Amino acid sequence: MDRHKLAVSKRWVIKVGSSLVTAKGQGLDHEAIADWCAQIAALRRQGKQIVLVSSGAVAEGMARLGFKKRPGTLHELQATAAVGQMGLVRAYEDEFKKHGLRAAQVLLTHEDVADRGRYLNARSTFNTLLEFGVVPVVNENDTVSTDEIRLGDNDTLGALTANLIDANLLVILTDQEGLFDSDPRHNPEAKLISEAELSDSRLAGMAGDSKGELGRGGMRTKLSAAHTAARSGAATVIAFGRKSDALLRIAQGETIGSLLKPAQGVMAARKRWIAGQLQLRGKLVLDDGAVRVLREQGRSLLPVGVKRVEGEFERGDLVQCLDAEGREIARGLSNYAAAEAQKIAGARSEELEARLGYVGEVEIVHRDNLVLA
Ligand SMILES: Nc1ncnc2c1ncn2[C@@H]1O[C@H](COP(=O)(O)OP(=O)(O)O)[C@@H](O)[C@H]1O
Ligand SMILES: N[C@@H](CCC(=O)OP(=O)(O)O)C(=O)O
Repeated sequence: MDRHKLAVSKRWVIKVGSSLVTAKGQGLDHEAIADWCAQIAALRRQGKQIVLVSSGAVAEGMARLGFKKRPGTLHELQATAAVGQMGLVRAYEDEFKKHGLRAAQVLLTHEDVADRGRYLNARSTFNTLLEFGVVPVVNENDTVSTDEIRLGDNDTLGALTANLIDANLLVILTDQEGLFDSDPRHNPEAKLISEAELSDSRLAGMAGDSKGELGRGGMRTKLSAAHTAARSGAATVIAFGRKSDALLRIAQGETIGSLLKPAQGVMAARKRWIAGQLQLRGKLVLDDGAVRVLREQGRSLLPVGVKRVEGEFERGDLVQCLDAEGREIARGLSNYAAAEAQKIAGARSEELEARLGYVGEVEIVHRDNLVLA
């Protein structure tokens, strides 16, 4: 996948970070928002379908409520985001309107992508909005996202949205020219990586988690977002959002920012959904034979290969499959609740009925519901 191919690709998710969308803690930078909306309108005229993921609710809420510092408690943050989200969508609606475009507000929580029914529902809504020619403006539903289920940073949300709509490209606009070989905030000699394969293991060591005053994730979550986007085959460009015509230049195939290219094959939609889950409920420790057949033959996990069961989980919950040294081999949806899994761990298929007292499924995790690490 090269820059020119991406330039002409049809579906893009564009993420605008907290560090950009706000004018130095004084609420929203309306000029910058006007500029991105004008560029997005031009991209729409080129026939592209765009979903915009924008941060800024907390920052705008702080300005509206007169707070000098980011609130410390979760409920204060949630309330602040609720106030600020009004200003955020209003700013986008006003700007898109000037170009004859309609915008739509989409607020998502982790549960919306974790629950299969809600995930499919969100997907259809996005597709319908795009068919209507509307620009969806997405943010995390901060008001209802408690700490344990928060996505937290919008890089992750952007990547999951890219998976959801099968985007070709995820553009992450931020306050740096792209991914550098070390954090440019601390190292003035840092060099921009203008192109890399995501399979390159050196990348992880480059991205630090230091961030701007308002940013949540730093470069580390952007890199991890690029990996997530790659599951559905999307490439990621990380670029400086204040560079003039940044989006239009990407659409002309210009070399700006960092292009991170997916190396792996495209994961089936159902597996992508499994891999996007955040909440692991339990662990299955496998014997060496099971590790081998999972890895090398892509087979289902049978009870006979499970040595130990840990955690409290229900049928259908996400569990981690580990080798004897505790390394993750795969994760998948369990056909059995923890208590039943305990009963059948190590059992051969013909012993299952006697152990369970009923005829259960032969696989503890079926290969369609299993994603290798
Ligand atoms: N290798 C790196 N290259 C570029 N930026 C990096 C790197 N490592 C850490 N960073 C930091 O990541 C910050 C951007 O992340 P963040 O503040 O979360 O922005 P946003 O609000 O746009 O998501 C940069 O300002 C920079 O200090
Ligand atoms: N949902 C939050 C944004 C979370 C956040 O700051 O993300 P990021 O832009 O990735 O640093 C808000 O609108 O304030």
